[in-house]
Amino acid sequence: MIWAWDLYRAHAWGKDEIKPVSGGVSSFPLKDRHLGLSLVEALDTLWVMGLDSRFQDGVDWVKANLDFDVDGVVSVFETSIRLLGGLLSAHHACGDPVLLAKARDLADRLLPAFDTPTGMPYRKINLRTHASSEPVTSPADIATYLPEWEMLSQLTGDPRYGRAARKAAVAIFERRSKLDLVATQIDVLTGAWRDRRATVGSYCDSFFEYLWDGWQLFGDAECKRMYDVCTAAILKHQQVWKHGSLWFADVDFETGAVVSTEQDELASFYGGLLGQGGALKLGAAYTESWAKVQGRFGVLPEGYDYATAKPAQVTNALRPELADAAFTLWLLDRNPRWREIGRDHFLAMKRWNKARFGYTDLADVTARPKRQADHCPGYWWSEQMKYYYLLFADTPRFDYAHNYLSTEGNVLLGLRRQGVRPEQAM
Ligand SMILES: O=C1NC[C@H](CO)[C@@H](O)[C@@H]1O
Ligand SMILES: [Ca+2]
Repeated sequence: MIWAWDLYRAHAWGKDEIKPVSGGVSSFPLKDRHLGLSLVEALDTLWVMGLDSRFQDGVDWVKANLDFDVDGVVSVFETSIRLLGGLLSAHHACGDPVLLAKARDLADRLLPAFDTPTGMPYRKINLRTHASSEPVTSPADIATYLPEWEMLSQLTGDPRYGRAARKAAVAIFERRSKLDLVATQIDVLTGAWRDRRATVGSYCDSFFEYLWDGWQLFGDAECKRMYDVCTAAILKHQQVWKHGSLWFADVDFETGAVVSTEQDELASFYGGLLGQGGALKLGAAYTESWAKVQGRFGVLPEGYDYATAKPAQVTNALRPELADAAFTLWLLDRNPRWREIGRDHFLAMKRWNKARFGYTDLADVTARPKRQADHCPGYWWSEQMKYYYLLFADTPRFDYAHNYLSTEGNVLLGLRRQGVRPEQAM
């Protein structure tokens, strides 16, 4: 982390993303404007590692430079989980009120997107004008807010944020099918579904995750009930066992007919969520299914077809989900198997994704040798590097018994502000 951070400091300071092969930069979520995305995403990771001078260097940059008053359009979901979440976790680490003020300023720029007849937000918004766009969007884009936004409401005393986030999640749940399934696209103005595919992967994944999290973080029993209803339907209609491995088929949300055997890598987080929600055996089995795929290809392809046992997409986007599931399961039962999976994920990353200026996506995991792309996504700084570290470091800075990490790996509960020797980290 020190090596990658110092290269970012030298070549991409204050930019959204470093290009690890060429040493260039890329912007996200704005087009051609930078908000210091990787820096904000890295802050709580630096802190848990005891990299205090680097943490402070990043906080100082945020306080002096981060300004969301930009006439530019962003994804409400991506901006919330990455930048709002990153500011809240950094605030949780050090308590600096400027970080909370910037988090609130950002939420005030995203909140107008929720002003729709259904309470479900548009997919995009202009940070300065609040002009909202793209009313056809997904359950994940609509309902991945409650932990960050209710936490912001509690920290500021302003209930608007948590209220909007919860209303959006309920609005999706209330439009589930007779089979208690949801699909991937819905019109937030009319409430009409625009698609029929039910999946535990991208577009729906964190909708389920944040229903559970509303219960885990705030004791919201209604969230738990909604989670239980959705999970029972998934286990009933999407559960598939193939050659002894557990998969979750994509199905038609009204008939339950299988529509695809392709799994996107993002679905591999789901074993951790199943474990948290009380289905530990199934969660472990699903995580093992993905660990086998990692063992076959070295790193996980972006898509895998369990029917053909072949990659559905040969790229690798330096994603954290399998490490996320391993860390989540390890927090639940301390089974050393999960550390093995985390270790394999880490060693594979070091072997295949390491480039001159940092860690990069891959263009083809099946090529010999694997072909690198040239992009380091912001989530890498917030997620897998933190999961690997916490899996093995047993740091006094983290409460391993009572904690909460968001879908972007932001620690919103469980950081302990007690010293460890600074610069002590991997
Ligand atoms: O929930 C998420 N989905 C996609 C990214 C990681 O693959 C990341 O932004 C986050 O974990
Ligand atoms: Ca996630």
